[in-house]
Amino acid sequence: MRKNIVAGNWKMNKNVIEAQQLMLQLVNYTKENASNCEIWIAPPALYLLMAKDLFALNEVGIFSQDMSEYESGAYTGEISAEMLESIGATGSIIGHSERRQFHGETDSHCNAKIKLALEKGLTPIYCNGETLEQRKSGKHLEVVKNQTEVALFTLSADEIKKVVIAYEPVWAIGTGETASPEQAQEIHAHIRSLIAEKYGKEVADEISILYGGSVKPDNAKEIFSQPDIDGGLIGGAALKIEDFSKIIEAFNA
Ligand SMILES: O=C(CO)COP(=O)(O)O
Repeated sequence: MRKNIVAGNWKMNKNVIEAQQLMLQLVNYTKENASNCEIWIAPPALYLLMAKDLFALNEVGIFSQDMSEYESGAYTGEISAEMLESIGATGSIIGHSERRQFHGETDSHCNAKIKLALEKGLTPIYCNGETLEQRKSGKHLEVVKNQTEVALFTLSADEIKKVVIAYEPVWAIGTGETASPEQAQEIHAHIRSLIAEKYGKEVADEISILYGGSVKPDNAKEIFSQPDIDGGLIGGAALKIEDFSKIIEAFNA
């Protein structure tokens, strides 16, 4: 079901004490403040169990930053969908551009991961987005189309409805440079129309599409107010409760 979501991707930040501190700040924040969006966090995998404990009484979704495309067995360093299910995780980020850039992940890998996640009842946050060169050469719509088709279009209508998409232009991640609300809206509407063409408008309208890339307290409201933008996947600004909470509040009237 389409909903407004603010998700924090902590990436490879914070030692265990710092992670616990930020989680406790968010526990307190969510106890004291009602919000108009779902709040999700993706801490490093090492801290997922701690997150499950600390947020046991809060409605905060707990996500891994990646998961394996394999079911189980001799895959050193990997975390499976089944393991995530077994600790009660909500889902996993899949296909983040940093996984693509540094770990050779492709949309075919993403497709396999998304299917496994769905089989285990996990919510995949599927990330896509173009590089600066691709945007400069005017290929951004085509790149995102191709990514979306390869990663998602083998799914059934019922399956794709359970996927959350995060459009994250690579050139806007961690650079302080944000896509303008209009640039982001253009791609979000494009993704939704591709899904509508393939699965019908009703299905497309049920899917939450988040924007990621230098979302900050001072630009969140304008970005989230675009008709096809249903929230954000937040990197740097998710690491401080003051910033993350202000972004959550961008959904307040
Ligand atoms: O990659 C991101 C979230 O997954 C965005 O990171 P920044 O918000 O730090 O640009």
